[in-house]
Order: sequence, then C-alpha cells, then structure tokens
Amino acid sequence: MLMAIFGKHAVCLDVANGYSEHFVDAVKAVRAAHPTHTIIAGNVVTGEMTEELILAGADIIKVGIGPGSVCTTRRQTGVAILNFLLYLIAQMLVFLRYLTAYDLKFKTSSAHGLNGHVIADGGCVCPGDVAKGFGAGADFVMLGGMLAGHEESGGETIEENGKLFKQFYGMSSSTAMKRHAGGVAEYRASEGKTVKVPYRGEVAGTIREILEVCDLLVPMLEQEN
Ligand SMILES: NC(=O)C1=CN([C@@H]2O[C@H](COP(=O)(O)OP(=O)(O)OC[C@H]3O[C@@H](n4cnc5c(N)ncnc54)[C@H](OP(=O)(O)O)[C@@H]3O)[C@@H](O)[C@H]2O)C=CC1
Ligand SMILES: Nc1nc2c(ncn2[C@@H]2O[C@H](COP(=O)(O)O)[C@@H](O)[C@H]2O)c(=O)[nH]1
Repeated sequence: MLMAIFGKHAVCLDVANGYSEHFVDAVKAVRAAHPTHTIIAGNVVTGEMTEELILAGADIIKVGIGPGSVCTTRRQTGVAILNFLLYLIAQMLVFLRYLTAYDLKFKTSSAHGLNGHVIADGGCVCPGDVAKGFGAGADFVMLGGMLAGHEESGGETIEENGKLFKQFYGMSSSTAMKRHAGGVAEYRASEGKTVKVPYRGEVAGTIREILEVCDLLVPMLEQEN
C-alpha cells in the first residue's frame, strides 16, 4: 500500500515503546543506509518524541501506546492514556504547529525531515473511531481488532458448539513470542493477550462500512478542528 502511495520502498521500525536513545539511533542508522526509503517508526505518544523521530529521519510516526484491543500494557505497566481521542487531538496540535513552523522557516529547503505523517495506531472499535482518527488529523489509521475474525485474517479458525471463531493474538503475547521467538525471554514481560474473535466473513463488508462512515464524518470532524 505504501509503495502505491509514495512510490518508494518502505521499512517499519516498530517497538512497543519508542522512548529510547537507542531507538532514535536505530532510526538514524536506517535513514543513513536507505536515503530514499519511506521510514515508519514508533510507537510514541507525545509531540516531542514525534518531532525527534522525524528529525532522526522517519517519515511516518506510529502513535499509540496502550490502546490496542489485545494490549495488556495498561495492566502491566499501570500507565494509561485516558482518552485516545483527547490525546490524539493534543498530539496533532503539537505536530501541526511544528509542521507550520518548519514550513515557514525552511520553505525552500528540500532536506528530508519534517514533511512527516502520523499513523493513529490502535483503539478503534467501530467505523466512527476511524473517522475520529482522520478527523483529528491522522494521515493513516491502523486497525487490528476491527479487521480480525475475517476470512482473510490470519490466525487459526476454531469451531466451538457449532460457532466459528478466529484466533487473534497481540504481538507481545506469549502466543506471538512462542511462535516467532521461541518463547518469552527470561528478561522480558508479555504485554499482549490472545483472544477468540467471532468469524465475520469476508473483510470487504467491514471495509465498506468504514469507508461509508468516514466519507460522512471526516469532513464534519475536520471542520470542527
Ligand atoms: N502500541 C503498543 O501499545 C504496543 C505494541 N506492541 C506491539 O507488540 C510488538 C512486540 O512487543 P514486545 O515484544 O513486547 O516488545 P518490543 O517491541 O520492545 O520488543 C520486540 C523486539 O524488538 C527488540 N527491541 C526493542 N527495543 C529495542 C531497541 N531499542 N533496540 C533494539 N532492539 C529493540 C527486542 O529485542 P530484545 O529481545 O533483545 O529485547 C525484541 O526482539 C511491538 O513491536 C508492537 O508491535 C507491544 C506493546 C505495546
Ligand atoms: N500492548 C500491545 N499492543 C499491541 C500488541 N499487539 C499489537 N498491539 C498494538 O495494537 C494495535 C492494534 O490495535 P487494535 O485496537 O486495532 O486491535 C497494533 O497496531 C499495535 O500497535 C500487543 O501484544 N500488546
């Protein structure tokens, strides 16, 4: 999809918590090695860190720690953002202010950097939530749970009492760690869970609903903001 949008190769640097110098250095190193790739980096939740990652060379910042449907970060860390939308609006205001400042100051500069984009990642449970993400200024909205349970979704299909379900697991769940890293390492903690999602048929119907609601709501929300 990114190839289609930007016409370039893309690489995603995705860690549970992007607040480390080592992570910023990793973004810088990937930028140095791949000057023309689209770099996605995250996850973070503040304007300052969004700016820092863009300055380090990322093009698209993945925003959202803790809101995911299979996330146990809030329970494990005892830290939470109370309202995804409020947070996102605050985030966007900081981000847009920065972009405007950059635009004024460096209008003629072609340097790679602050021509950044934001992915609102996690927490959407209905089409209106996707619209709220776009309405608050996100360029992309990333969905996990809303796309789980479909014919096209990954995960095993399970039959119980004549009803079909699909398994859906967080990438920090013990299921994921067992499957992809040989188990939960001794020095780590899992921050994700595994759930059964009722089978929902083909994904096209869900996508259509999301698009219809976004067509209706996004222009109104953009006007409000
Ligand atoms: N958005 C959210 O709220 C959250 C999302 N997640 C999702 O689950 C995925 C897996 O999470 P989880 O396994 O708990 O944790 P991490 O994302 O922290 O770790 C995943 C892998 O990345 C490596 N890694 C992490 N930080 C760095 C770093 N600074 N430099 C180099 N390597 C690093 C780890 O290495 P090592 O094994 O050596 O530690 C590990 O192999 C995430 O990538 C994210 O997609 C997880 C939790 C929260
Ligand atoms: N804390 C955790 N977050 C996770 C995990 N696996 C994925 N994720 C994040 O959730 C979103 C999707 O959110 P959803 O509400 O749409 O389902 C995903 O993009 C990741 O950022 C996890 O194991 N723990």
